[in-house]
Amino acid sequence: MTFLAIDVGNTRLKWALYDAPHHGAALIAHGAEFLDHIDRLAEGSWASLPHPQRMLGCVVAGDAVKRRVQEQMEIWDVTPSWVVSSAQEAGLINGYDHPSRLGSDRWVAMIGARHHVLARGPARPLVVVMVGTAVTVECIDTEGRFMGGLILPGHGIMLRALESGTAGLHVPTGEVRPFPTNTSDALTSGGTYAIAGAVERMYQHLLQHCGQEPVCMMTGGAGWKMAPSMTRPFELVDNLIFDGLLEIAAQRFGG
Ligand SMILES: Nc1ncnc2c1ncn2[C@@H]1O[C@H](COP(=O)(O)OP(=O)(O)O)[C@@H](O)[C@H]1O
Ligand SMILES: CC(C)(COP(=O)(O)O)[C@@H](O)C(=O)NCCC(=O)O
Ligand SMILES: [K+]
Repeated sequence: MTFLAIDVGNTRLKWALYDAPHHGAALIAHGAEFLDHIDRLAEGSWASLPHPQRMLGCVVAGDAVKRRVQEQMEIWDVTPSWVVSSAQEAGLINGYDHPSRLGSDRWVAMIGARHHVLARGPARPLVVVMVGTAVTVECIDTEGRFMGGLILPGHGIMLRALESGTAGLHVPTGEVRPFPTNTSDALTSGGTYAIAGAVERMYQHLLQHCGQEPVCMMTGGAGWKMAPSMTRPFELVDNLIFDGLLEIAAQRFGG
């Protein structure tokens, strides 16, 4: 039973086609498109795919984008199905004040991350960092309860905010340096260490709360840029959202 997983963020749509809706399924094909280009998926990279029989996705880019994606899916006879964050799913408990208001990408990535931890051994507390358009930092305790998380501007948004709010900060991208000595490096390092510092703070909160060293996982399109600048090692996982979607799909579609 072919299964299509879709993750629509505020910058790009990521998709992956598997030969079955559960972990261990073979990846048939995958891709990513900037949101400006998603209207060409049906005649582009989706045209030659085997038809997906089941689909599950998460979308945080708004209803108009969701409709555009569903239009592209009309080449197949598959019902679009989008995850909504709930109070409890796939072993995770949602501590958000209003569980359904939690970004579904955050919820699904946490489910994927928790699955990774449990697949390897005993349960541990978990910090999940997702570096996309925005950056999110989630804390999950040993029992699988999402305690809460941060939302920060991503690199691009931080730089654009500084550029538009000042007269003298229109400079090319710089390098991450411990002691930046030019404007480009100062901006790039500032953004990177703002994220690294916020993540460290959440790590400390969770360590203090649980009394056990948290597992640290990072994902998202810009994760590879952030990982070397963290204050402690973070495991870079390609796409926790697909892992989470596979986990939920296995339960929903009886994979
Ligand atoms: N090859 C790449 N293509 C697109 N974005 C990239 C690439 N490499 C790094 N990025 C960064 O990743 C971010 C997009 O990550 P992504 O996970 O797709 O975000 P979102 O889920 O919010 O759409 C961009 O802000 C960009 O800075
Ligand atoms: C925080 C986000 C903007 C992240 O989006 P992304 O960077 O993945 O495009 C998204 O998860 C969202 O819109 N969340 C809803 C609000 C919340 O989670 O509290
Ligand atoms: K995302």
